[in-house]
Amino acid sequence: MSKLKIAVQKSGRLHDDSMKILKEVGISIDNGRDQLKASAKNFPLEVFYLRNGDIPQYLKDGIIDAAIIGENVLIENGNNIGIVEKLGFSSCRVSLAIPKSDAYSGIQSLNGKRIATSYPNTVNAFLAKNNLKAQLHIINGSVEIAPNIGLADAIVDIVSSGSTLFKNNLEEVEVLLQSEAVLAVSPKIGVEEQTILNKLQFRLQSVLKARNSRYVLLNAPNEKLDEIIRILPGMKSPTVLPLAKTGWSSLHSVIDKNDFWGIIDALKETGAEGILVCPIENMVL
Ligand SMILES: Nc1ncnc2c1ncn2[C@@H]1O[C@H](COP(=O)(O)OP(=O)(O)OP(=O)(O)O)[C@@H](O)[C@H]1O
Ligand SMILES: O=P(O)(O)OC[C@H]1O[C@H](OP(=O)(O)OP(=O)(O)O)[C@H](O)[C@@H]1O
Ligand SMILES: [Mg+2]
Repeated sequence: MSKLKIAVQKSGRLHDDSMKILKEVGISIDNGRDQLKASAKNFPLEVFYLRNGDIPQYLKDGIIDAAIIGENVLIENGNNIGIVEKLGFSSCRVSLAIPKSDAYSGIQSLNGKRIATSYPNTVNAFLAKNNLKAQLHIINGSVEIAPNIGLADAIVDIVSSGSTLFKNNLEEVEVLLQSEAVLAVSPKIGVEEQTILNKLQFRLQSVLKARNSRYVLLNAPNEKLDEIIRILPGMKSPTVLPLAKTGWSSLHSVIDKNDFWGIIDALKETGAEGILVCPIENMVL
């Protein structure tokens, strides 16, 4: 029987959350840290632990069928590699930064400058789009040090909290792209492997939807139910159950996590009481 060959970063920023999401979709993997390959016990899946930067080539060549990888790495190296699902972790951006002490007067001021980066294709695409010419210094790490040691006038690197830029007296002046971890697919994936990937994607969607949702329970006087149902639309519509106390009902619904506080404020104003908000493990729609 076929197995889906999926790559996960061996160690680094993506590793733990990648393993966590596979576990949450019910896939159990014997994860010996030193192993470079492991099989799932209860799903037709083989996991390959690889360097994030090497994964696009493996996908292109069809050595692996799918991967959990930073979107920024795919954009840098991965022509022709499709994204199946955005996974909502390892969010960051690839940005251009200059020394804080330098005045920035817009993109044109980058013309002719020296830019240090680990993402030359991304930088070249940005320069071409803006009709700019600059001299690239390609380095593999510690990019933020480059201006301080006189290697470059600017850098392009990953920014998340901004603390690395801050510590190196740099200021973010242009965002080239936004990134998060994604499930990517090889252009050479076989038919049977694609069927397994579809199953995996379905499970991932259920988990991601659940992560972004909350289950709300509350008590309300019956005369307020219509108003509350307008605030809490639910998946189809809210569940309404009578309470032992006459004239009162219990109402259950699912809300988007991002709307949470706005909805709670609106509910309180209607006279809703005993509002409980619970996480959801899985949502099969
Ligand atoms: N500070 C950060 N905050 C959030 N996400 C990040 C951050 N730094 C990197 N990432 C994301 O995690 C991915 C992996 O980063 P990490 O530094 O672990 O590996 P790497 O050194 O780029 O790759 P490799 O596995 O090839 O050694 C990056 O491609 C990016 O998508
Ligand atoms: O904006 P921040 O939250 O400070 O994050 C950005 C930093 O994180 C990454 O480095 P990482 O810590 O992964 O080290 P690495 O360069 O060795 O990969 C990235 O290369 C930046 O240096
Ligand atoms: Mg890093």
